Amino acid sequence: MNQWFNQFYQHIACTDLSHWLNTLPGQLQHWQDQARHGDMPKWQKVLNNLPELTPSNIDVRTQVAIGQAEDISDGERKQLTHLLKRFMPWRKGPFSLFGIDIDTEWRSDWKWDRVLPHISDLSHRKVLDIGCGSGYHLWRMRGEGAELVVGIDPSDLFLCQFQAIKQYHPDPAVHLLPLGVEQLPALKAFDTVFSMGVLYHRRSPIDFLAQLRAQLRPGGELVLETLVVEGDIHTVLMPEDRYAKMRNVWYIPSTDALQLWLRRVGFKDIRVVDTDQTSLAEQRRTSWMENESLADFLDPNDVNKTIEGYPAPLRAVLVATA
Ligand SMILES: Nc1ncnc2c1ncn2[C@@H]1O[C@H](C[S@+](CC[C@H]([NH3+])C(=O)[O-])CC(=O)[O-])[C@@H](O)[C@H]1O
Repeated sequence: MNQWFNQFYQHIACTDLSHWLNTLPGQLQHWQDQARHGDMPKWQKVLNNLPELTPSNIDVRTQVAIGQAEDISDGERKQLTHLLKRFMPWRKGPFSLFGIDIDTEWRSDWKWDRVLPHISDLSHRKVLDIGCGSGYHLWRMRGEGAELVVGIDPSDLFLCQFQAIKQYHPDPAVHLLPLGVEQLPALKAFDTVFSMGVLYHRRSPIDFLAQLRAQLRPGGELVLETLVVEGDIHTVLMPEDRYAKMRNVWYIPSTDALQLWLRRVGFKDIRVVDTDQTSLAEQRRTSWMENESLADFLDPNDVNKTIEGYPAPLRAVLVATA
């Protein structure tokens, strides 16, 4: 684990992110100390056992595909498939690794297709993805030419899934750090900050938006994706308890209310560039994620309602300038 992070420290040492080194090594050391007690030692062994294989080709621009089926033997395919399955449930993807299709719960590529046409060209930009999951979008951001891609996500399993992919494509410009957004100092250095699928999990959404802004250089771009509801500037849904069986959902604003929140924390040039109701084809149970999925979270008699009777998941993408 040390080598994952040391590579990152070296990468940022001579950049305008160098002041992050005042807090980051201590936080990651603390994470490592905690991780000794959970599932991490078991997953670390799986990572260590991944076979050494060399991909003949890599595509992170149109998909995340590393290597082809012909690069490896049948025995290696069986071994790799078996080890990758140890990291189930695979939620965000899909990934293709030496012809093994990791068919994840989410078609994160569809989200990317909705976002990409509306954002500034990522070439030569430093980008941060807050709540990046397994890092699927990190690879696609790099595929668009970003100079440095940093993801943060507090889930140890997602970190391991990311490292499994990175083992076969050790791009030194793509990093995932096991941090929560609340652990970030005001870095004020990223050209683009993404946060997709996180706002509704935050108890203090206004503070969250201010934290996102604090990571951007002046004039930098925020790309925010979150659940929204139909309604006017005064409409915000707070579920009584669960929303689509999720326990940790707090605020689901209308796009008008969300734009007001963004204005209040100082964002400018705010645009709603996409809204889309999540389909049963985009989020579903697969052989790589065998738990309940969207079909189980919706009213069996009305797919426009959650099982609790709230409006079914509608997601918006907003772009704004710091
Ligand atoms: N405090 C926190 N700080 C940062 N991340 C957090 C925090 N708490 C939870 N997360 C992370 O936020 C991600 C949300 S999922 C979106 C993934 C991707 N962006 C996607 O758009 O597909 C959507 C969903 O689960 O509803 C998870 O990976 C959490 O671990």
